[in-house]
Amino acid sequence: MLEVRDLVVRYGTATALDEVSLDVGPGEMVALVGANGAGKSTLVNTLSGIVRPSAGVVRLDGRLAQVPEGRQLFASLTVETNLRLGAWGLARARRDPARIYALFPDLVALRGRPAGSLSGGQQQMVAVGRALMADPDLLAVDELSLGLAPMVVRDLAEHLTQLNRERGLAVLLIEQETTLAFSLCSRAYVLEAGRVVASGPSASLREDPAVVSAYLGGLPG
Ligand SMILES: Nc1ncnc2c1ncn2[C@@H]1O[C@H](COP(=O)(O)OP(=O)(O)OP(=O)(O)O)[C@@H](O)[C@H]1O
Repeated sequence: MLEVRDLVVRYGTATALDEVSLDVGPGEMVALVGANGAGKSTLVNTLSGIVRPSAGVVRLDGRLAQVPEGRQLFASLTVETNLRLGAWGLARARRDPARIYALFPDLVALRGRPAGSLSGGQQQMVAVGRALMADPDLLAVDELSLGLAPMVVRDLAEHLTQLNRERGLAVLLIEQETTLAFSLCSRAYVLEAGRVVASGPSASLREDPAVVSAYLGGLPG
């Protein structure tokens, strides 16, 4: 579904991604973990075409939608308008957000509210809903958990797992919360200073001493 080969991204003289390769298969949930500045957002932004690589190849078979870091909602526009913007350019019949309200019933009562007036968790729900409006085959979620209470994160994570299980949605989860990423995704890549330093089944990475000491607070997950 997604094949990234030897991707190199430079900002001026700084190298943000250095020959990064990764794959996401159809219906797979894959995590990309790493500390601040490791290059995670650069990778997602390259997939969606916001950032241009200096070298390497991105092959995507299907439609990609992105939940950007920090949600990037239009704060003064309503929840409903934000959702509709996710289907911008699609056929009229696909622009009805009813399917998103079915998935996130909490949003029904909020549909007329400016997105900027919602809580962080509600805003993240809108951001996920807006991305789903594009009917993606692959959803790239940049920092699902950022700034949210654990209970809210669990709820959002459950929605993603359900979409994956029931509709075969492939997910690339970009996360600093390594424990969360490993528990949701069967496979993961660890990015450090623009390079993939470890990858494989999450169950194996949880036992890898280097990963445990750097990303799991020294405790096996
Ligand atoms: N527009 C830019 N111009 C110059 N350097 C940039 C730009 N965007 C990112 N960088 C640099 O590229 C490197 C990777 O940044 P990136 O935002 O991809 O990391 P990240 O893993 O997503 O970090 P975070 O978790 O903090 O968002 C960092 O050193 C960052 O300072």
